[in-house]
Amino acid sequence: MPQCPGFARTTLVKATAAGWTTELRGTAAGGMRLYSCRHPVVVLATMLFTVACMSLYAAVFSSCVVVVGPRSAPPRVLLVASAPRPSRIFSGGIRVHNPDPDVDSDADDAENDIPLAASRDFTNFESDPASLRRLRFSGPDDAPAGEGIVRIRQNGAKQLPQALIIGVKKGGTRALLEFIRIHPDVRALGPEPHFFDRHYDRGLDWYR
Ligand SMILES: Nc1ncnc2c1ncn2[C@@H]1O[C@H](COP(=O)(O)OS(=O)(=O)O)[C@@H](OP(=O)(O)O)[C@H]1O
Repeated sequence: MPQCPGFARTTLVKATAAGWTTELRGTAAGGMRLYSCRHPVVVLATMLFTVACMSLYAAVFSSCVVVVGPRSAPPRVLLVASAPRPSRIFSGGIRVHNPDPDVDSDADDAENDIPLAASRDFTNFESDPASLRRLRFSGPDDAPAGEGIVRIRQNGAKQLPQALIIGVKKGGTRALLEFIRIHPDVRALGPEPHFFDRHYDRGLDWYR
């Protein structure tokens, strides 16, 4: 296997004490030849690339990610909290209330109501009375144990959530959701929809 150009007579960097070495193997530009590079810079770049890949993997598959953004803007990552170990992805949707009365009026069609869990009052938080008037209680059919269910009217158009909480089992996603839910302008699902891990085939129309 040929050495990388310019690195043929460079010092090898080996972590032999740990019983491993780091190599970068890739295709040359325009060709299919493999190179074995052990230049310190290449080794460092390889390690950084590996860490970046692992971080990306963790962010996607084994962490709790909150993505929040206004409706008109693409989602932004606000918080990434790693969890103990990857096991199960929990996904929950949060709809951020639009205070514009022209967009979200009380004349909404009841067919567009979505089930939502009642906010837990962790801190004696006094919700905005105007927001509370928007709530209409219904039965505790598919609510988690101990939670009341409210239905909050949506405007006519089905919407995707503006924020997602994704995390592994026992990653603390429920606690995070409950704290975010305290805000009167946040509408959050009660039961976990499991769209991405169980119901993805049903499509976005089901998810909305
Ligand atoms: N802030 C904070 N710090 C440390 N630990 C916390 C925190 N918030 C929640 N928790 C613990 O997270 C566990 C619940 O995680 P989840 O909500 O993801 O559970 S679940 O997988 O959806 O059932 C659950 O752990 P267990 O009590 O061991 O079950 C919670 O106690």
